[in-house]
Amino acid sequence: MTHATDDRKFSVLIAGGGSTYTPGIVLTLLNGLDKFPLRKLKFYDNDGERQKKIADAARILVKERAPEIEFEATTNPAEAFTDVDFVMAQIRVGKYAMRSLDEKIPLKHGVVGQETTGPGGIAYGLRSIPGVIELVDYMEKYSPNAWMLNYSNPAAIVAEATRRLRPNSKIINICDMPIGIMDRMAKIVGLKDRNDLVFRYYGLNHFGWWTDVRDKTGKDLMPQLKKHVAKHGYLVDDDYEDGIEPSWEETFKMAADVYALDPTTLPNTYLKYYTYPTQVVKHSDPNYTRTDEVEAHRQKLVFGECARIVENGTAKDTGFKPDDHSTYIVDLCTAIAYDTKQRMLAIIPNEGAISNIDPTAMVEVPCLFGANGAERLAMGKAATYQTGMITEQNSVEKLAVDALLEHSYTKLWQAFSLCKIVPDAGVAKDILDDMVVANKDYWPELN
Ligand SMILES: NC(=O)c1ccc[n+]([C@@H]2O[C@H](COP(=O)([O-])OP(=O)(O)OC[C@H]3O[C@@H](n4cnc5c(N)ncnc54)[C@H](O)[C@@H]3O)[C@@H](O)[C@H]2O)c1
Ligand SMILES: O=P(O)(O)OC[C@H]1O[C@H](O[C@H]2[C@H](O)[C@@H](O)[C@@H](O)O[C@@H]2CO)[C@H](O)[C@@H](O)[C@@H]1O
Ligand SMILES: [Mn+2]
Repeated sequence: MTHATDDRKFSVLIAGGGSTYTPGIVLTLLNGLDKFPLRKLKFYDNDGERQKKIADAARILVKERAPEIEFEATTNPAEAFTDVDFVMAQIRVGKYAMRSLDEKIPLKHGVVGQETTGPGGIAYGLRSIPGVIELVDYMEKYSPNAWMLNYSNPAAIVAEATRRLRPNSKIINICDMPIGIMDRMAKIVGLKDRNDLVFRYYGLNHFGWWTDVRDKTGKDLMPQLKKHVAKHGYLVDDDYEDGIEPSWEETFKMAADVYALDPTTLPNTYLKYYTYPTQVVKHSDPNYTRTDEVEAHRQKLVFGECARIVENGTAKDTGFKPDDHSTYIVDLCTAIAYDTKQRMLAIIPNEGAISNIDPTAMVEVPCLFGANGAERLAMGKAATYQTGMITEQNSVEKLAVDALLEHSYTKLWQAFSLCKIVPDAGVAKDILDDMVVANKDYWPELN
């Protein structure tokens, strides 16, 4: 990455300042000031108490490492969104309490319970869309020239909603999953990181395939990667040295089974939910799901470390580190700020990028990032298997957005029942009826 080429300094807002991912982003921003200089860093959240715990630690970090940067944490949209160049959005509408129900309700009916997949993902989508649209509107009101990079999940459904509801807004929906996997690919072939790879990838969010991976000399890395993935999935030696949570270990390992289904490509890990739902359900505990793990591990670690920093009054010895999630979003902002045309993935209207797929689908493909945002690259034709998978899932995502906009029970039932992981319309209805009750404070009344 090049160094900053002029004397501009940027103002960044993290929306969802109370997110467990916020400290990693702050660390990455502070480590990268030579490439992406800051004049202001602000946090915004609608839960001031949760955000304060992260913000009090971040304030110490900023004061120690870059006291010239103005730092502010607020729950006031006007204060937050005024004088901002980039918004990094990562909100979770309904927080972990609702994520837990997204996972547990389907499992109670014998169906995969997952944050962004199937009924759980759709339920989360209907909560998330109004929250993200509100952020976009605040940005356009108070800082109309700003860009928003949005991580808030379920990114596929949120992206379909922003395409329809705010087609001209400067929001780019993104995901760290293929990014994390490409860092793993780099390790497998002995390269430094994902930026050493030149790749072709296409699909929907959490639902895509690599068709080509090379190094910068043009050497084809697919044979070596396929050999590794067939045996170990995307697990790498570091996982055992650094320690990996059991559920992620399982997910990275299962890429071997997903790969076996189409050995011409390399798969995104979350395809496991669609291709092996029976096995996933068998390995799930309906009383202790991923949310319980996150609350016991990531949330506890992050909030514990923030409390320690605040108690000691210093962050000089902090264990917070940049990671793939934080480096990716900062790289994207840098590419837009300096018009670098760096090639990175985004979730973007298809418009021919995958030539035989609905032009209005929100697809995930490599783009060139520059001052005008993301310019998609053509990935050619999806193969027959991928065309079938994408076409069905694209309809599920579109029906979910239709249901929210039209307040339609039937469209939501169609979305649930069309979803590959739900066995039939009866089970879909049982899950939906439980979800309607659980989401009564978030969803509109459905007719
Ligand atoms: N796209 C990706 O690849 C990717 C990767 C990681 C995380 N995520 C997403 O990032 C988000 C944050 O994840 P987390 O686990 O850190 O969650 P978290 O619950 O720790 O943080 C989310 C924060 O959002 C706040 N919030 C909720 N609704 C809001 C609203 N309407 N306005 C302002 N703030 C609001 C909450 O108070 C909370 O502090 C989630 O949506 C998660 O799914 C996406
Ligand atoms: O279950 P969680 O909350 O730990 O994670 C759900 C998110 O999983 C993906 O992000 C991973 C990423 O793939 C991995 O490389 C590493 O960075 O950890 C991330 C999560 O901790 C996914 O892309 C997100 O959309 C999910 O929210
Ligand atoms: Mn993701």
